[in-house]
Amino acid sequence: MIQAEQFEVLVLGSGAGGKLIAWHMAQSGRRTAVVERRWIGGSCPNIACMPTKNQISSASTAHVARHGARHGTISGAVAVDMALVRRRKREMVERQVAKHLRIYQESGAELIMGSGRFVAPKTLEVKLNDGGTRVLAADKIFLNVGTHAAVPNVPGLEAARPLTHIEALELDYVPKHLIVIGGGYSGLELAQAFRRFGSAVTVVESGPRLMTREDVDVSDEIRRVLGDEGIQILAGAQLLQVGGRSGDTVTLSLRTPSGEQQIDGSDILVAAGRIPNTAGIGLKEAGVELDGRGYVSVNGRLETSAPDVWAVGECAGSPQFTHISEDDFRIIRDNLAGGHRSTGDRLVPYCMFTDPPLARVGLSEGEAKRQGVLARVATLPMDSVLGAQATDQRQGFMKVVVGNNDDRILGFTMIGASAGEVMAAVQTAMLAGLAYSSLADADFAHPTMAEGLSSLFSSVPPRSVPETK
Ligand SMILES: Cc1cc2nc3c(=O)[nH]c(=O)nc-3n(C[C@H](O)[C@H](O)[C@H](O)COP(=O)(O)OP(=O)(O)OC[C@H]3O[C@@H](n4cnc5c(N)ncnc54)[C@H](O)[C@@H]3O)c2cc1C
Ligand SMILES: NC(=O)c1ccc[n+]([C@@H]2O[C@H](COP(=O)([O-])OP(=O)(O)OC[C@H]3O[C@@H](n4cnc5c(N)ncnc54)[C@H](O)[C@@H]3O)[C@@H](O)[C@H]2O)c1
Repeated sequence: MIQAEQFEVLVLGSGAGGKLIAWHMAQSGRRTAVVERRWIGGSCPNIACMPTKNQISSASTAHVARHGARHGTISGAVAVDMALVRRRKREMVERQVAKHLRIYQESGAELIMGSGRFVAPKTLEVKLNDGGTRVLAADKIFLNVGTHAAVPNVPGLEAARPLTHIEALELDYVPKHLIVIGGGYSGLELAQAFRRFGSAVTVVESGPRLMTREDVDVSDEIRRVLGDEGIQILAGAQLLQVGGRSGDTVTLSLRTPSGEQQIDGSDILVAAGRIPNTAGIGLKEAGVELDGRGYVSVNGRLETSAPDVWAVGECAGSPQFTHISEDDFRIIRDNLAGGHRSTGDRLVPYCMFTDPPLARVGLSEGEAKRQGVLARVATLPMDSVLGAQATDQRQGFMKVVVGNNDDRILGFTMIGASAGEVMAAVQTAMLAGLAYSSLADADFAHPTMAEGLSSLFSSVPPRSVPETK
């Protein structure tokens, strides 16, 4: 075997957490290398968060243009040129990649473009993208290899060559009828975007409802919003068979609560969850154990079963968001500096960028019930928020879960305009440990969406007294 080049820090995969670890370690004077097989900066800027939001904003422009007359702006017929949509997205991605390359250079971390595989504990063999092999060893190893889209094992589906988010973001045409498999975050964001570009869209969800992690009222409202835009939703639908080829014509056979049915379409997008990129990279040889679903087993400090090997982001089973992968970095950084941080101690906020968006932090009503937490719940329709009335963005609602034994805010959910930003205000209050009454009495600027928080928190019911026997 080739003599290993010795580093102090090696990062496999340049995702959100991994690149921050690399830059931090290199800036602290440690000899650091990052091995990345394709995406400089990882999924977020190349094929996930940022390009989807870029295309969602293009789709929103098409939507506004089409409905301009409602606002008093009369324009001609609206046409969408997907080649231009794609060009705008590609330019954004190019700017992100250039920025990443600049930071790599400034930090002193070496970026090695190639596929890495462990050949011994803390030793990686890298097949370089431009030919040749390097063997690298390090004192500390960080895994940040991410996940890829799962293609459900359904007869004919793989042969139909369905789109994943990666190909969907590269289309230069508007699909005539896009069938989206999966009613979760990726599926719904892209379903609405393509509907607004001009596709007929059907969402096929195997679970009983969309966004099954959310409360039923939340799922129902999302379904109503998307349904009003003409998206067909088939929930509780079991995909039995697929015929044809995506990009041409496809036929899907489904078992739905109302019986078996066939749907014909032009393109298929799979958005049915993720599979960790942990197979075939020698983790066994490295002494790194996986859990039953193929994610790297880690403790709350993100330490793996192998000494001096950590895992961050999606491959470590962390909630699948960029800001969480980044927070994984902070936990490791602080613990290496003598801290005692754990992944169990953090709030996990998220925002699905449909229009209106869905944002949540902390417990939902259902989660509180399932965990046996005695809680009070208040709900406020967006229709009664003056900012929403003024701008006629009246869909959705806010919902808060407050502890019954104390006045702590346990969770907040919102579907509505600026939901992500309003959630951040509640999240800040939760981080500060404020009682809900502080927000009820807060004087929010009028007419912002956040102004609704005072009405929402003012309607939290009084504590209930547990029945005595
Ligand atoms: C369509 C879509 C939209 C999303 N939108 C959002 C959003 O709006 N907000 C949000 O917070 N999250 C969003 N997410 C989730 C978010 O993209 C991820 O959680 C985030 O990018 C963190 O990923 P990560 O750090 O785990 O790894 P990644 O960023 O996926 O990085 C892993 C890297 O490892 C590389 N790699 C894998 N194996 C090897 C190997 N053997 N050798 C070398 N390199 C390797 C891969 O090429 C990749 O670049 C979205 C996801 C998808 C799919
Ligand atoms: N705005 C954001 O933050 C954002 C956007 C996109 C993705 N993400 C992250 O990426 C992750 C992956 O996204 P995703 O949408 O692929 O996964 P997901 O887990 O959010 O949703 C997948 C959906 O597909 C359904 N499904 C699974 N198999 C199916 C089948 N055979 N037929 C029909 N439906 C099926 C599941 O029931 C589920 O509802 C998300 O969980 C999220 O953490 C975040």
